[in-house]
Amino acid sequence: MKDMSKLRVAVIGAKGRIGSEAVRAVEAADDMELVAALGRGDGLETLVESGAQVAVELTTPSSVMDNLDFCVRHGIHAVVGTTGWTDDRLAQLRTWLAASPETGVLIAPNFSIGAVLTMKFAQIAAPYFESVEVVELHHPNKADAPSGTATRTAQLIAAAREQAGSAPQPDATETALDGARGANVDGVPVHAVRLRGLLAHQEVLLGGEGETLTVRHDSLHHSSFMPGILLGARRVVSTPGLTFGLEHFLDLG
Ligand SMILES: NC(=O)C1=CN([C@@H]2O[C@H](COP(=O)(O)OP(=O)(O)OC[C@H]3O[C@@H](n4cnc5c(N)ncnc54)[C@H](OP(=O)(O)O)[C@@H]3O)[C@@H](O)[C@H]2O)C=CC1
Ligand SMILES: O=C(O)C1=N[C@H](C(=O)O)C[C@H](O)C1
Repeated sequence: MKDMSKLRVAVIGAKGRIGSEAVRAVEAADDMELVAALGRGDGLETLVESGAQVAVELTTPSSVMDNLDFCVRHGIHAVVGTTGWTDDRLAQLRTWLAASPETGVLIAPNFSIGAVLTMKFAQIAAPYFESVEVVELHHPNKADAPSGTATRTAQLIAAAREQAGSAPQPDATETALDGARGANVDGVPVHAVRLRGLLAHQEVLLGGEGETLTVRHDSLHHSSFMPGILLGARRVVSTPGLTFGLEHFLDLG
């Protein structure tokens, strides 16, 4: 029998690397009840039948939109860690949410506090340096590159520099092998390393006349993402609409 005093949480992608950790974290949380744990092929109707209030979505970019379409249509709030967010996808999600105005969705490019702070520090520092590049390093089983975190970090850096009226970055490169200068995200080079032994790491390298600053974050275990997921589940139920970035639930702006 369900304990109605607890937040009823489902995990979609429950057998994956982060999904399986999220299942354990929800089960261990005193104020939550895990009411469903869905893997590939499991019917989404289970979310409704189980009375889930929040779905934690940790699957793949090819699955996430269908899952969110279902959740929003059924008034189930969602906490999303899955990557692959484009402007088109966000616009589609906003349209769905407009038709279900009491439902909340949090998309967090990264749930770890250190990664959120890395993005914030990079945003603050970026206008003070001529050059900024992002290097993300991940386990070799990761499907997407660059990471959602690195993409978001580069977008925030670019926006901060544009707002400050920063000049374009100096770069005299005339010839380069494909990929040698990384991916160009809003004018910020982003480099992706895939290496056995790593989990999720990021460096923001900033350079000015005679000095450099490096902001580095390391997630050493999937447990680093769990406090953010639990916080997201607690807050999303009273935050209708789309929230992009865990920083908004940490009052970091
Ligand atoms: N925001 C954050 O802080 C973090 C985000 N991530 C992101 O989370 C996502 C998952 O990462 P990770 O756990 O490493 O990947 P995995 O491949 O280990 O896990 C994904 C899981 O989702 C399952 N799945 C796929 N489609 C569906 C579906 N329609 N319904 C139910 N389950 C489904 C997969 O099943 P099958 O194996 O059968 O394909 C797999 O078990 C990635 O986008 C990753 O970048 C990861 C860590 C932190
Ligand atoms: O796939 C991963 O592992 C991770 N994915 C997210 C991303 O792409 O930013 C978050 C974290 O880097 C781990």
